[in-house]
This record gives sequence, structure tokens and C-alpha cells, in this order.
Amino acid sequence: MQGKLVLGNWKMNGRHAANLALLQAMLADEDINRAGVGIAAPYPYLAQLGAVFAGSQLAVAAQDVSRYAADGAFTGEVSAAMLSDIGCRYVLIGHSERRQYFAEDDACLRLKLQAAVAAGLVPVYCVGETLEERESGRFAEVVGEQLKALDAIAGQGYVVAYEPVWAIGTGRVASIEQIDEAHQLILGRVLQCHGASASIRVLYGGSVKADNADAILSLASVGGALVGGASLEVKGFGKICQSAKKTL
Ligand SMILES: O=C[C@H](O)COP(=O)(O)O
Repeated sequence: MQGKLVLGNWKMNGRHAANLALLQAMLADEDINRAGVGIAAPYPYLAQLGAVFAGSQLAVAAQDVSRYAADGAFTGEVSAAMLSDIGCRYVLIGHSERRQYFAEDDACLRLKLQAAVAAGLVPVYCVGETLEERESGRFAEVVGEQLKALDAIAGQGYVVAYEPVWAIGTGRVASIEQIDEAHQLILGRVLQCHGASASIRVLYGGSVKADNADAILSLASVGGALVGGASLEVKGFGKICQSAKKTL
């Protein structure tokens, strides 16, 4: 059985000196410093993560990637090949903040997924409904539509992250029943579309904290966690990683 994966997403946070202290504290924490844990940092700090994590099993992840696969005249873009070149293992694709603020649509996300796998990265494809979509009973329809982009990389390695938008950074965590229902739905769709051989982890993200990690990560349908705010400090993140370790 593959272990649960815990990825911290620093979002647009960090400064070189503060990162160093945090990363070194993570390396010194035996719950964090092991296979199955990684950090997604802003582009300017990915090399710093690579240097500090060198020789450890901690993974470096990017928060986004260009939809353009080939090098060339795309000012401001960072290609999947570049991320791979500097040692990234994972890349977040389709985070709700990218969908919301940068208008990333299905066509764009399909290209990003393809570019990522072509460069040997593991995409962490994020899906999730807004509060309005949940309250109007459209949760399964919305998530089902979002999952269709994965057809672009059928048969390849990827991770899905279920992040209900209403639970991100709000402290309002989805209930255990809501999480299990969503994860069962996602696992069912992935299996239906990509075959019985699909061995896909579905991470939960949205206000995962030290005090709810045990309950969330003990669900069989939850393959790990995508952690925002709590990955910016070592104590809470360590506790979340410990909850994942307990399930091994
Ligand atoms: O990528 C992480 C998610 O957006 C969750 O963020 P959060 O843990 O701060 O709610």
C-alpha cells in the first residue's frame, strides 16, 4: 500500500532567510523529514528548497507551470522542463486560486497536465466546488466536469487534490462525511475513466490543521493532505505529518 502524501503549499509567502530557518526546522523534525512529504514553494525559492532538501527524501513541488511545453518566446513563463531540471517532483495544477484569479480553464489545464507529465513531473490536479455550487446541489456535477481534464493524461501518474473552495483558508473544514463522499466520488470517476489499474491518491485540502488531521487522514479514501496555512510553521505541519505517518 502506498503511504499518504502530505504536501505543504506555501502559496505566495516566504523570504529567503525565514525559509531557511523553517526548512531546517522541517529537516530536523522526524515526522516531516521522510518520504511522502513535500513543500510547494513560489518559483524564486524552489532552488533553495532543492538545496536544503538535498540528500533527504523530502520532495520539492511547484505551485504552477506554463501551459507551453517548449522553450521559447513566452516571457514570464516557467516550463515543466525547467521545473524538472531543478529537481521538482510535483507540480500543483488547477488550484482554485489559479482558476479564480487567473481564469485558468479546462483547455489551459489540460495543456498544463500534459506538459507536466511529459517533463516527468507528477501533477497534483486540484478540484473543488464553491459554496454556492455546493449549496445549490451541484457539487458532483462541478467536480465531475473538472475531473474530465485528466483524460489528457490518462494512464499516466498523477495525484488529485479535493479542495472545497469554501474550506480554503477559512477555518471551515468540510465534515468527515463530506470529505469521504467527495473522495469516493472522485476515486470512482477516476477508476471509471482510467481503468481498474488506476492507483490514484486523492489528497484533501482546506483548513487541515493539527487538530483535525488525525480524523481526516484516517479515512481510507483520503490519500493525503494538501496543507496551506499550517505548512508555514513547523509544529502544526509536523503534527499533520505525524497523523499521516500513523496510517502507515
Ligand atoms: O493548497 C492548499 C489549500 O488551498 C488549503 O489551504 P489552507 O490549508 O490554508 O486552507
